[in-house]
Amino acid sequence: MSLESLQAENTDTIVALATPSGSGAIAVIRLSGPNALTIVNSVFKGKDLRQQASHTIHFGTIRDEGDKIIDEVLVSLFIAPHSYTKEHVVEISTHGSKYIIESIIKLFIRKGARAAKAGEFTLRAFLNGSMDLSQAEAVADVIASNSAASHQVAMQQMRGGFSNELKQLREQLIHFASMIELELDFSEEDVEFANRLQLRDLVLQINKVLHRLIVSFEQGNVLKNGVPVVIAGKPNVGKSTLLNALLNEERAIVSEIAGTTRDTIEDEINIQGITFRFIDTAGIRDTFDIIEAKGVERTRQKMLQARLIIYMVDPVQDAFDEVAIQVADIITLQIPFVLLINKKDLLTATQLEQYQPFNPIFISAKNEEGVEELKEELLNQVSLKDISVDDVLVTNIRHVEALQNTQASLDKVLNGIDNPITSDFLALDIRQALHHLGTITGQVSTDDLLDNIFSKFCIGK
Ligand SMILES: Nc1nc2c(c(=O)[nH]1)N(C=O)[C@@H](CNc1ccc(C(=O)N[C@@H](CCC(=O)O)C(=O)O)cc1)CN2
Ligand SMILES: Nc1nc2c(ncn2[C@@H]2O[C@H](COP(=O)(O)OP(=O)(O)OP(=O)(O)O)[C@@H](O)[C@H]2O)c(=O)[nH]1
Repeated sequence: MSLESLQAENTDTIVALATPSGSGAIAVIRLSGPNALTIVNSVFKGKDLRQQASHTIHFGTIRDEGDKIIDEVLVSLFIAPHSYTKEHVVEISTHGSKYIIESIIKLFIRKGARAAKAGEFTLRAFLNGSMDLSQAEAVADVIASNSAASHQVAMQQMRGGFSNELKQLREQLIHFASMIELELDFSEEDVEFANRLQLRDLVLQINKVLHRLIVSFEQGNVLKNGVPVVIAGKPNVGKSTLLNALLNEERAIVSEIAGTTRDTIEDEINIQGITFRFIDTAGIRDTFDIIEAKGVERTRQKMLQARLIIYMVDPVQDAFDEVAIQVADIITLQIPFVLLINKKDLLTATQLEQYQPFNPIFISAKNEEGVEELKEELLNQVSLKDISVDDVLVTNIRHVEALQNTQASLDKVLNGIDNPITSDFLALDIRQALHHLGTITGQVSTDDLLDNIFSKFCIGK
């Protein structure tokens, strides 16, 4: 698909179901394109839709070629350019029967519409300038959001996020690139239109913004995708009981996937709007010595991939020295961990006291004691507390990579200023930075990139 063919396809009128497939109370079928109004009008009995104002709703019937009523419907009109896609958009609310939906969509296709591809409405919104690429990507994130945190970051990006800031900086950089390119035309005369000190300041300023955004990904990613937490510990220390205690309180079981090859259970819970994905590893037998053995390699891998490890100990089963060895082993993994001493109900205060140096949390999973403290600690560990709701966070790996590439090009620019290189090379490096920066907002894009992004959307979006 070339950009030209993208634009050409843009002249088609597309149709898709906008609501989930299956039956429901009401279904919404959406059309976008130059013929949306005439196509719907040709099968609609009611007011002449072509004479109606934008953003109005009309009651009537949809009839097939034999004048048979398929359904009583409501039709909403969005007259170009006042719509999501900036084209004519018509939405038909029908009774949510699969038969009705299918009949009406087929009717529209016979009347000249074509079935929309995944993400095609939003692709058009992007191509027609309603939103930039990072905002379009965020539309998919908004749809997928399943917690207050993932919703917040997606919504913020959809509404502009860092787009404007990046666009402004890019404009300023473009200015310098043109000035330097102008110098090339006067190369004989040794003039400098672009003040190197000002350029240097700008590059430093941009790098500062890039750095802030790149660093924000760690937290942005956590907010968007949840925090993977591995619960590890020997058999019978109380891992399942803990998981239940965490889940019961929240009643927020999102998924329960039993691992295929192993006994790995995953469950999500929501703590203060943040999703934590617990991965219960039923793997560590005997002691941690075995962690080097092949059999527990997978558990080790899981632990190494975790953002956080909850390491659980049963102090009745294991003596203090044994616990100390396990803690030492965990430390070597160099992953943040929380040490849980479970079954505190079975120990005296004096017995518990000796574990203090490890800075553990004492709990009784069975009696649901200490669970709140654990949640508090989990939130602390991902250090999300100091993020304000207005902070702009990067949540998309594609964006991070583009930001890093931009930074690398700008470092070359800085180098070129400090160790003067000829204007043509300097201009080249700036253009390279502009290119990478432009891929984020889509000011620079290729068909493959767009295809890659929008094909992951749902049909009808
Ligand atoms: N029924 C329905 N609900 C929806 C959408 C939709 O397309 N249809 N949306 C998307 O899928 C989202 C809303 N996005 C939209 C964005 C702009 C316009 C629109 O009509 N814009 C006009 C008028 C603006 C105004 O009156 O202020 C414009 O931009 O000119 C509509 C929906 C979520 N809900
Ligand atoms: N007294 C006491 N018993 C507990 C506590 N937590 C768990 N248990 C008991 O410890 C036993 C093991 O608990 P599980 O939750 O099945 O332990 P597990 O670590 O998931 O065990 P595996 O699934 O074999 O890895 C059960 O009999 C629990 O009732 C606690 O806080 N106090």
